Amino acid sequence: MTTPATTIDRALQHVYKEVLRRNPGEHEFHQAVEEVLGSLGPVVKRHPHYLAERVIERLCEPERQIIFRVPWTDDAGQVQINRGFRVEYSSVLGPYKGGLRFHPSVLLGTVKFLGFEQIFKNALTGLPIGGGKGGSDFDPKGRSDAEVMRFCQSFMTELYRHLGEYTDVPAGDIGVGGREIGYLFGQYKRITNRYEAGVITGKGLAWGGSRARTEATGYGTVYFANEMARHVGRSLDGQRVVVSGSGNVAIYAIEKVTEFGGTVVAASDSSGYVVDEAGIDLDLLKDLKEVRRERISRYAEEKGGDVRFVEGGNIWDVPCEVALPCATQNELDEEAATTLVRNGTHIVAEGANMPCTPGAVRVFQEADVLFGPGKAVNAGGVATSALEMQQNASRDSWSFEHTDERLGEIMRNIHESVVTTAEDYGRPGDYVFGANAAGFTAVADAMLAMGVI
Ligand SMILES: NC(=O)C1=CN([C@@H]2O[C@H](COP(=O)(O)OP(=O)(O)OC[C@H]3O[C@@H](n4cnc5c(N)ncnc54)[C@H](O)[C@@H]3O)[C@@H](O)[C@H]2O)C=CC1
Ligand SMILES: O=C(O)CCC(=O)C(=O)O
Repeated sequence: MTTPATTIDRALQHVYKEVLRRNPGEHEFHQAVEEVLGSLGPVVKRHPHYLAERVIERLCEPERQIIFRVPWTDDAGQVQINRGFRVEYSSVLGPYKGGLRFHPSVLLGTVKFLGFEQIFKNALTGLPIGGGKGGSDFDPKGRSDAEVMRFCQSFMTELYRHLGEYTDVPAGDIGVGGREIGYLFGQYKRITNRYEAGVITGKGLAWGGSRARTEATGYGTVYFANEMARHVGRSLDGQRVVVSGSGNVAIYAIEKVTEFGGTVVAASDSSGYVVDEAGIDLDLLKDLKEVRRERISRYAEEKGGDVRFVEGGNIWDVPCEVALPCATQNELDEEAATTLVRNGTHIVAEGANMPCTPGAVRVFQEADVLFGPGKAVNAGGVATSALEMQQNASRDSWSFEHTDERLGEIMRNIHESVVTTAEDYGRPGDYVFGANAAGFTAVADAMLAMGVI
């Protein structure tokens, strides 16, 4: 007997209302949950036991949420207090896995939205990793290395007791790169007296890191976008591309687009964007952002000529055929999406987590723009973290070529799984539905197999 659609819709609406009631004010978390629930109607119709066993409600509640005080001393000798978070969301497919974000905007709801997304993303990789996320409202911008180190040491002094290579394995995200991972791992090692390399990923190559992890999210984003193009008989070669952000994901997305023959004409940071019609000069951008930690306006100052910096403004005003939002959540709204559609954009692939608002996604889908959601598109980063864990477990170190090849294969497999799931449900080309349905089904089946947990 099948469950009528209206009963299912009502049940899903009830789940969502409960999420709103139990998590007041956590708007980003609400948004992420609503987006996934919006795809689950047909899945539940086909598998009514997911409703009966209350799998969806269970998934809307993290397994564990940790909030802690992070006191540290700044260079002036003043005591500073930040708040630390780790949301251990789901461990049915493997140890909790997901990055740490250090940014002043981080609240519990931010970490919950990221952790929720991470469950399904990690499931899509097909690798044995559960979902989690963490972070702090600490702002590394303008802080000395010594201050960042003291903060990281204090953060890890509390968090270490929850971590372990079989328990919970953090990595980087906004504001957390190689420098922070080094300080965090150093403190973990010091407290535990164990060289447990697999407890954190994104490590330096000399101390247990994986080749291609730095590049993986950006490269993976472009591998996925390339598959989207190929699927409709197109290619990235010769395309005019805009990439927002200029951090880890953006930089390596720009690098790979260029290798595929596209031209990235604009990049941004939170102060504004630059337009360089000749194509973003990656050596300069890497030096500015990875070494000198400068604002993006310096790019225009140092390049000169026709390169322009637009303070504030909206990078999505720059016409492009392919748009890769790689900065932060809700950076591309309905109005920006309408501008992109008007300017002839035909592929949008989310390198960041949830960068497009629901209104923007609707605009793209109604205009038949190919739209790839972050949980599929940017999964290459966490997938390569899982490859780093494999190398740590086997005391091995793979070549760049081998790791990059595995990354490419994983991204092609995710694309295939998303596309075939969407087709199987009669929704060809709907990447949002395909990613949610495929990711959810993998997690839900594992939960059911393990009983009421
Ligand atoms: N690093 C990773 O492996 C992964 C990162 N992501 C997501 O990718 C996005 C970017 O992360 P990362 O590159 O790692 O961080 P990052 O800290 O290296 O770079 C973030 C970039 O976004 C810019 N940015 C932040 N807020 C902005 C705003 N309001 N407007 C314009 N630009 C803004 C920053 O200036 C910076 O250039 C985030 O959504 C993150 O969750 C997703 C998967 C994996
Ligand atoms: O590499 C990881 O474990 C986490 C990456 C991440 O935070 C993400 O996929 O959003």
